[in-house]
Amino acid sequence: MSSQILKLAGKLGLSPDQEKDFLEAMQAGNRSRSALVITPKAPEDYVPPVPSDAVPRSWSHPRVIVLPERDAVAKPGSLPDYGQGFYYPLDLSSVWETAPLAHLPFRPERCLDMCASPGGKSILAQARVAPREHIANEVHPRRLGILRHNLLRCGFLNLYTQRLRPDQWAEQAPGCFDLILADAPCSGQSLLAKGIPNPGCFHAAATGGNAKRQRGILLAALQCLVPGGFLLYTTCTYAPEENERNVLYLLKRHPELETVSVPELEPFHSGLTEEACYRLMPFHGAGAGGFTCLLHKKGEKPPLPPLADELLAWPIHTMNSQVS
Ligand SMILES: C[S@@+](CC[C@H](N)C(=O)[O-])C[C@H]1O[C@@H](n2cnc3c(N)ncnc32)[C@H](O)[C@@H]1O
Repeated sequence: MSSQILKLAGKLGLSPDQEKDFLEAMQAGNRSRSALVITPKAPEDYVPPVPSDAVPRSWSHPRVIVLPERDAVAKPGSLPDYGQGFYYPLDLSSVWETAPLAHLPFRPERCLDMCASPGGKSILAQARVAPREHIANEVHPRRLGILRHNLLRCGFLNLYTQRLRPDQWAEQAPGCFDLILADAPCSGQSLLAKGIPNPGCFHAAATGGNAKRQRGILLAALQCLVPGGFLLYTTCTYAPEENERNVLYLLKRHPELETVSVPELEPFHSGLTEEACYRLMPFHGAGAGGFTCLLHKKGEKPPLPPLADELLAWPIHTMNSQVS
């Protein structure tokens, strides 16, 4: 066990037993947990041809099917129904991370997924709150292609994609969104709990560099958010500087922000702050882990300003309807 993991474990606000469980999980490297989101392409009452685990999870969603723990047999990504786009497979952590969306007091008029590829959070947002207009943005050209392919395959034809940097969004669409998803690039420490090597992910240069980039993304996202709107901040890493500390940084700088409590996530409340910040750890049995916090920009929501036409230039429905 590396000394860096041991050092990190001591910084996460865990009890001694949890710390032991965390270290065990990191060593085992087998804590991914698959889930499927049933898509609009699926026939009515569709049941995927995989075993499912019916344990109730108050933070999940009826359109999500959870696979049994460490199921080595079901390979949902290799079945014909996957090609048909009837479901989108992802780690259960992503489902958990989007649970706060159940507490939005309105159906979003317009959603921006700032860091969208390969598409899991956008697909979950569609299932959970069905924003009327929804732009899935990805800065990386190759990843943008993957995102568009996934959205098309799964039948999310009502979405648009874009490839602007967060600062370009802030300049071109201030106050234009009432829901923003910032599933930010991070040091990805939870990959280790899945058994995927991620050299350097505990190094201060990696966590510090990511924290800085995340703050840039979050500050730009805030400029795009209308008063009364919501920003969901999520990562798949454990480092406090990329999670709670970024939230506290925003709250200090932006008194118009508040965190939103999510009662069904209380068992996951971060031990590092009183704010409504939640941590999924690899010993919780719901995937490799992650962080989630829903921020509300206080104020009465005015009508959203119109978006420039060029921001809506890439609707999914204009792509060829056949994707192999
Ligand atoms: C954690 S992944 C997003 C996963 C996606 N939300 C999902 O659920 O499938 C982060 C994404 O942010 C993109 N990214 C990298 N640097 C960025 C930046 N400076 N601003 C915005 N997005 C960035 C990456 O290319 C990557 O696709």
